[in-house]
Amino acid sequence: MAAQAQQETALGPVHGSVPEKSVKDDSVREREIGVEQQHLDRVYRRLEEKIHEAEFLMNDAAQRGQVGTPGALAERDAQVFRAGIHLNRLNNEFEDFLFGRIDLLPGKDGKKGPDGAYTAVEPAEGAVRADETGQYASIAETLHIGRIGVLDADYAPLVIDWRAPAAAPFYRSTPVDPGRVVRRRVIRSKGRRVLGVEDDLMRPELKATLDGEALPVIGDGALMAALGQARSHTMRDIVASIQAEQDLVIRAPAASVTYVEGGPGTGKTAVALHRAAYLLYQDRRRYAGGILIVSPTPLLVAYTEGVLPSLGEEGQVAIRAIGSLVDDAEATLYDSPAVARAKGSYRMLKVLRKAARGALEAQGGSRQGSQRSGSRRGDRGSGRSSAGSGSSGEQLAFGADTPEAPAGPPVRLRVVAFGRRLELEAAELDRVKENALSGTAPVNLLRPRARKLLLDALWAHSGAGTRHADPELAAELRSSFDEDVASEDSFIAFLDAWWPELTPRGVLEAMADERRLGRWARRILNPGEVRRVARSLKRDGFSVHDVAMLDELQAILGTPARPRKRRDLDPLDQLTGLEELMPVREETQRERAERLAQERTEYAHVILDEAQDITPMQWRMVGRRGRHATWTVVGDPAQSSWSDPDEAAQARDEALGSRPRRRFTLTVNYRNPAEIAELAAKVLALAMPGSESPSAVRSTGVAPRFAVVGDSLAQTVRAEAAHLLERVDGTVGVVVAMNRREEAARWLAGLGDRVVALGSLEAKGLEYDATVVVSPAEIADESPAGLRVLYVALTRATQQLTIVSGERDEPDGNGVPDLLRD
Ligand SMILES: Nc1ncnc2c1ncn2[C@@H]1O[C@H](COP(=O)(O)OP(=O)(O)OP(=O)(O)O)[C@@H](O)[C@H]1O
Repeated sequence: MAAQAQQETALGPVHGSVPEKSVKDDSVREREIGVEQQHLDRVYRRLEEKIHEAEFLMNDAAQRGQVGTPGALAERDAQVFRAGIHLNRLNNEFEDFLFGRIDLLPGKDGKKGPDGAYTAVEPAEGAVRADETGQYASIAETLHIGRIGVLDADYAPLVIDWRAPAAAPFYRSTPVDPGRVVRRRVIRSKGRRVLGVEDDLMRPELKATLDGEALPVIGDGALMAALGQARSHTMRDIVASIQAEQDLVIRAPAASVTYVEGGPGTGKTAVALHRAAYLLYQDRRRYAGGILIVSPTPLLVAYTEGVLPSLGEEGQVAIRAIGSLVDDAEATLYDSPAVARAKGSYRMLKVLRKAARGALEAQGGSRQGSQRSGSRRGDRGSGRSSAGSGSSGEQLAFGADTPEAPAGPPVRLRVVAFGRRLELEAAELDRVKENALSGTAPVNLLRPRARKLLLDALWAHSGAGTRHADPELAAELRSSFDEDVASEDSFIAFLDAWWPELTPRGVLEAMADERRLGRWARRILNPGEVRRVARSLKRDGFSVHDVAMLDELQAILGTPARPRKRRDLDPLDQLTGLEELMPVREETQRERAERLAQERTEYAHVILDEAQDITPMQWRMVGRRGRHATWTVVGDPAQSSWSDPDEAAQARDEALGSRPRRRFTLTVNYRNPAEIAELAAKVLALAMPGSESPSAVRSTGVAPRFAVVGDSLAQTVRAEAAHLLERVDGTVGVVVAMNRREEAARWLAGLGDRVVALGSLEAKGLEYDATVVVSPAEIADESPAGLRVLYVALTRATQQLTIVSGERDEPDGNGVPDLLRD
């Protein structure tokens, strides 16, 4: 395992061994730090010059703005935009933005790329000379790598952007396949000060010289230093230590679907985030259409959302939890496994299609959304309530003639036309409705058809159709009949009540009625499922599965076109017409980017993290946002909490269509030490016999600890968490079965904010310095996918793991629970 990892982890040897030839002399280290300090000073001087340039541009642009001609205004906008971006980035990048260096042999060809660096990846013939004492070479080019590229005044590269092609060898080169790289250096800096350097030698056999002097090698490798650091509540970028197999994914061409699999801790999430930054760098124009990153939980969104800004990317990328993809419908509730299974599966699609049509009957008499307001704020696209004219309260007068009648659609339509009272009774109204619903358009878009059919029926009742033999006169009479009736208040109010514009929320509320749901789900869900789903829909709030149902309903119902609201205008601008030229004058570039991201419903690229958990209904929801997109799909089947992987695979294939897929597998676990990975592998063998665990890149020598519940579960867990807090500098996560989340938070009260309690499903994607996993048996028994969920729980720690077992876990004399024994 170690040997394999040694080859694959390009940035350093595994298990903390010291690279051959590493220099131990502190004076050489200080000298090398000084060399990098000089370079950083040069870079800062250049950056300051550029900031002055940007400020000058801004001032100049502001002055041009005063001229006021349309051309000057447009030019000003463009200049402010460019200078604003420039300044913003420069200010942001000042922290720790120079992090790498490579020393290269001369290349095969002498061409320079746009960043001023030579493009050759392979060494030139004769770059390495040999005699009887060994191999020799001189360094021909040194490149510094950072978060952004900086050229000096003569367009020579001072820093290469980490995403530029010239930077790729920094990540790709390995001792097995070094290319032109002789030495790779990771530079640690803070602000303007270089703090340290760590070198890896890619050609240890070579005696290389730089400017006539031997090339020194400093330190123990950068990867180990990065992995050993304490964890906080936010993820760090890995830009200084991306590994070769990860770099292949990050820089994969975005032509179609990039499919990435890998076990826990292999860097899938980190890679996905760096890929977003890479794609934007590589083709900003194409990705102006936005990149959507879908994460499984809000906790993971909060954990990861600092990474992109640290890479200099904001605005174009939206990171959303799967339960927050529908505006104003944030998921806050969890469904039981049985309810989740029913709501997430394809079967629910059939139920929703029936409900959307059936809900017309159910909702005719009640204002939609009125029963479960509270946390359910206005639904996008709901537009009007059931009776936009404000007469919905009267609608019963069209039918049962009594305001106390039970809610339902009006059962009678009365209008006066050509001086006659015309009436349609319930049976006829039902026929008209059925006829209208036989159209294939979304229900809300069938309303004009229903209106037309109602007018046809009333026209037939009026008998006026026989009044004129002349077709032209007959047509004229009919059109004046339609106009008269359709403008009558009673007709308008009737139509609003009888064929209200349905909202996704309204339909979901209608489904909370068990009898109705039973009708719509006949032969699709079993009675137990109907009861449980209906009950779950009565709660105040949404689950992640409800959100996917809302999104599906929005597609099934359709949104009728309505006039676009004009943004609030400055009255003066309206007078001068300047509004046309400066529509977003008061918005900063960032606000503008955020607003555009908010308004976006489709994206140019979709990155789906933890894809193994996406249900068929969720695949449909995400798929709608990336119909024309390229995709990066990241997941690990062994960590799937969804019980029917085949159905999910079908949904995935439908969402991704026939786009070609490029597959990558990540094989090295950077999170867990070998001691924890070995224990987790036992559960993997039970959950998915035959599948392979990723190899752990390091070992700590600390074995997992097994504790058995003493007087009370609460006391034992609290004591174990406190014990771990003393042993690690960073965070401690206590993972319990979902139904224990609230009590677990109480057990830990007062222990401080380094420790958190999590339900098993919430732990997905997160990591802590140490974890306490409470009752493996409880977690495994929670759902049909429980063993895989337990596997997730066991793989969250970067340093130490404690397992607490109760009776149900059947611990042996050493406290090892049944599920974790050999
Ligand atoms: N090249 C690297 N250099 C430094 N740290 C790395 C590297 N690759 C991954 N890591 C670290 O390893 C940890 C695991 O990464 P990440 O969360 O992206 O893995 P994952 O594959 O998404 O895991 P899971 O499937 O369990 O959610 C993180 O702390 C990440 O920063």
